[in-house]
Amino acid sequence: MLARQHDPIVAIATAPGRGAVGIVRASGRDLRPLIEALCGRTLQPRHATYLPLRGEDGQPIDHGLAIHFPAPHSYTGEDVLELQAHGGPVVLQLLLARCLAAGQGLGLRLAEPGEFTQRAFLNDKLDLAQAEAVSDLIDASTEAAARSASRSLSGAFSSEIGVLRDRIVQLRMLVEATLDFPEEEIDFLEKADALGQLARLLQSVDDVLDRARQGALLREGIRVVLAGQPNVGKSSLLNALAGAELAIVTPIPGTTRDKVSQTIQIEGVPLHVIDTAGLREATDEVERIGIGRSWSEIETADAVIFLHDLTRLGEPSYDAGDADIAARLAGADPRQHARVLHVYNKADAAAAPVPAQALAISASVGTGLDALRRVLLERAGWHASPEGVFIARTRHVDALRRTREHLLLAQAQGLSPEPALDLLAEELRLAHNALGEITGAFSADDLLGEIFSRFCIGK
Ligand SMILES: Nc1nc2c(c(=O)[nH]1)N(C=O)[C@@H](CNc1ccc(C(=O)N[C@@H](CCC(=O)O)C(=O)O)cc1)CN2
Ligand SMILES: Nc1nc2c(ncn2[C@@H]2O[C@H](COP(=O)(O)OP(=O)(O)OP(=O)(O)O)[C@@H](O)[C@H]2O)c(=O)[nH]1
Ligand SMILES: [K+]
Repeated sequence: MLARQHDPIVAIATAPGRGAVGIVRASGRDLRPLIEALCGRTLQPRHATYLPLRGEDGQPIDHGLAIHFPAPHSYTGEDVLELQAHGGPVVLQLLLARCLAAGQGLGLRLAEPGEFTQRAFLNDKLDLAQAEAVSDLIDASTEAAARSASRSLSGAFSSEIGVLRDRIVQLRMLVEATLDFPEEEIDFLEKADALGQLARLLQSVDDVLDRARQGALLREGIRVVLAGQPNVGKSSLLNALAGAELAIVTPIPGTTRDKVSQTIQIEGVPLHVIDTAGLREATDEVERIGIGRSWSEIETADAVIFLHDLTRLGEPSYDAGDADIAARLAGADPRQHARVLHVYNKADAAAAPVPAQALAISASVGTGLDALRRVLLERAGWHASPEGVFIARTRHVDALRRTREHLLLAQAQGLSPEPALDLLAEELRLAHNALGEITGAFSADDLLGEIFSRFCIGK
């Protein structure tokens, strides 16, 4: 994609389907010939001009607005032309075809997904973290996610990264200057309190890393699987959490055969909740396949709610069923223990006392659900208030983690009895590079290609 980054491009910028208004947008180094061909005139910069919008045959297909954003004062940093028409799919397709025909001599082509935003990045209108936030804003599934994406888009995350980078650069200069004047080595570093600076820098990296983790949680959410024996109330719990009758609830054990999933939000954090077939030794072929799927969902989940039926605790066959599941959960993955949350359902109808410290709920009456939501958020690792969070991706968390590791190695070198300053300098350089990946200061073309190709068309 990078090879063709100078062609003029065009796309329908608005969502497919009917809309009150629809926009065809073009970007290129010099769109004046295209504007002349399409509009038969020049356009006053950044001014909405009402005019006939014509089809390929030159006949008007609509009357709408045309806006020219001359380079570099546009979204992409290039010349941008917008044609704003009535938002019918046919009108927009005809306008698009007309643009492509009129721009043929200029090499105008259809834009690839994310290409407008990629140009904004290449022309320094946005850094990489901001460009990603554009896509995260469009894809946000909760208000909190949208707000934090907007904060990242306006540069809040990037400027925090910028502050960290400046501090690393300062340290690098100090250490590298010392390398050039070996006789003054340790003395020089001591006077500048290099190790003190490094320790404080590490604290700041930890803080940003923690907030980036929260941001990634807001963006990606977590997968929560409801698991347990048949008839314990898994589907009822999904419905209660979602506030809708999504999964079929019957007194017949083995009702749910295939998974049913729904994204709900708790304090703005998206939770992808998955109801699965009840776990038991099934003889029915369809049910067995469903149970196989339940286990594969359980193995890949971030959290598992292991649901128990309080009205049946103590029944030997029921207890044996729970013990089988518990054994398989523990065997599947030693970390299971941390992921599995035991929840006791049907508290409304239970005669026996609830086990100590257990989460007791009634999915059908709706009691205990607030406590369950709180525990789920805590298990997800959410401890922020959404106001301070900027949207982040696993990619950012990973780069921050590597930055931290290199800084720790630099610190260990600095604290050793005979510090090798060249190794310390090298770790600082690697930390600097890892951090630079976030805003795109050091990013490979294939990474850029991958990030932008996941955008929607026209963005
Ligand atoms: N009609 C329309 N609405 C839109 C967009 C668009 O491209 N077209 N956007 C696209 O995604 C977003 C807005 N983003 C934009 C960002 C910068 C500039 C721009 O003209 N920047 C100039 C001037 C800045 C200024 O005057 O302060 C610049 O950066 O130099 C325009 C839109 C959302 N709404
Ligand atoms: N008293 C009471 N009954 C409940 C509660 N939750 C679910 N039930 C009943 O338990 C039965 C089974 O509920 P489901 O939600 O279908 O159970 P499930 O675990 O999805 O069942 P399978 O599809 O067999 O795996 C239904 O008759 C529900 O009405 C509860 O909190 N209290
Ligand atoms: K069910």
